[in-house]
Amino acid sequence: MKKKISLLGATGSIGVQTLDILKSNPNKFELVSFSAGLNIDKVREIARTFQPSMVSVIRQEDAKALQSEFPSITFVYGAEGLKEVAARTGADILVNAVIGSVGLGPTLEAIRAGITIAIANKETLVAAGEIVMDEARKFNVPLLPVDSEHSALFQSLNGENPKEITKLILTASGGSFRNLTRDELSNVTVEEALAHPNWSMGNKLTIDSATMMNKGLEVIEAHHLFDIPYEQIDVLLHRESIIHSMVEFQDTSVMAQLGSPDMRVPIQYALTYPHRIPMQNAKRLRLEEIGQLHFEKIDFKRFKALALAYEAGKVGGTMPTAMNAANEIAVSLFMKGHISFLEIDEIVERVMDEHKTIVKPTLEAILEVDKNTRNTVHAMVQ
Ligand SMILES: NC(=O)C1=CN([C@@H]2O[C@H](COP(=O)(O)OP(=O)(O)OC[C@H]3O[C@@H](n4cnc5c(N)ncnc54)[C@H](OP(=O)(O)O)[C@@H]3O)[C@@H](O)[C@H]2O)C=CC1
Ligand SMILES: CC(=O)[C@@H](O)[C@H](O)COP(=O)(O)O
Ligand SMILES: [Mn+2]
Repeated sequence: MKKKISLLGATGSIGVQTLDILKSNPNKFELVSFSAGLNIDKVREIARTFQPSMVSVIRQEDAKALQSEFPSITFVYGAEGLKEVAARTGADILVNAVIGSVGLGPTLEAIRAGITIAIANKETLVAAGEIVMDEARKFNVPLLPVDSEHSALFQSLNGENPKEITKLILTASGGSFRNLTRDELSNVTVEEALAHPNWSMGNKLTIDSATMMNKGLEVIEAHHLFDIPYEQIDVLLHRESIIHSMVEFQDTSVMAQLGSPDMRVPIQYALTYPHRIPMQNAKRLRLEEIGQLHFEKIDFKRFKALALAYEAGKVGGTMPTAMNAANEIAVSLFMKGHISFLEIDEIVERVMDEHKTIVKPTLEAILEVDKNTRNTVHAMVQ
């Protein structure tokens, strides 16, 4: 039986690599539906290749135009379109590879429809981790990590007793500016920030990696996925991105998952779990060619965004929601040239200082905080 896959964010970095896996394994997977944003040429190409039953795009006018070109496919749009694709196309697995907290609504819809989630979209877990995990437990739906660090933790925890964990250790590359001091960051450009040393990823994530907010989001993601207190989650600077993360146990043993940096590996593992299948055109890890691996303690003053994320996670409630929304808007303003690189952290810190946390928020409260924070940041920068 082929697994039926629904894919949110098909035109993005994770989306394209997911499609690559599906194309390489036509007897194992079938793409039943997908979503995209504004890249309509790519939507046409994917629709032609995979012939899904439903496609969602952001704009109504794009859905209308595509509908006349592809009469056998149903085109939907906007926030409702994402939910339709995620939960109402008979998928076995939803790969959520959309960027930002826009992924929250469709994730909850899919969980309530009993669909297994392969989650790349970390902002959803940061914005509403408790609600998402509570719903997943209630509907007995697995959330399989796609993020490389969380896949590594998941693989390192295989067969282990979670009660025997003493630490999760997330590795961090340090991003594009890891060789610069904080003072040297004042005039860095968008182009420089987008040059990640190890991974080719979407723009927002590459900027998050440069501020190290990405690792902060990942600490919160790990807290929710593995139900581990923040005090037991560490970050270690590891320039090579070969060890994707580690788990330390009470007997002092450390389990790690290693591999050449290639996101298709964790994506495919989530799709085939608990099995492993061959990976086409992948570079096998040859440690003798690498020679040395490096590890350094994190300087939280240098990587301030990571300190802010730990703080937001520990406060909990709507604080991570506000932090995430502030970061999403600040990163987009940096990419448009409206603010400097260092202002990203400054904006996030200001939003957190001013945020009045709701301790046990409803979904509606989270959506309200998300929306209001975005407006606040836009107003701050005008
Ligand atoms: N890239 C990577 O290697 C990794 C990514 N992740 C996580 O996976 C997620 C996706 O990242 P990545 O693939 O890099 O991102 P990209 O920016 O490359 O892709 C984002 C996707 O989301 C779509 N999209 C953007 N905005 C909206 C919106 N408002 N409504 C609907 N669709 C939208 C885009 O559509 P379009 O382009 O058509 O406009 C695109 O398909 C993120 O949460 C990221 O943190 C985690 C680990 C690794
Ligand atoms: C590939 C992946 O999972 C990214 O989220 C990665 O974590 C980025 O690397 P750094 O954030 O460590 O630079
Ligand atoms: Mn990651």
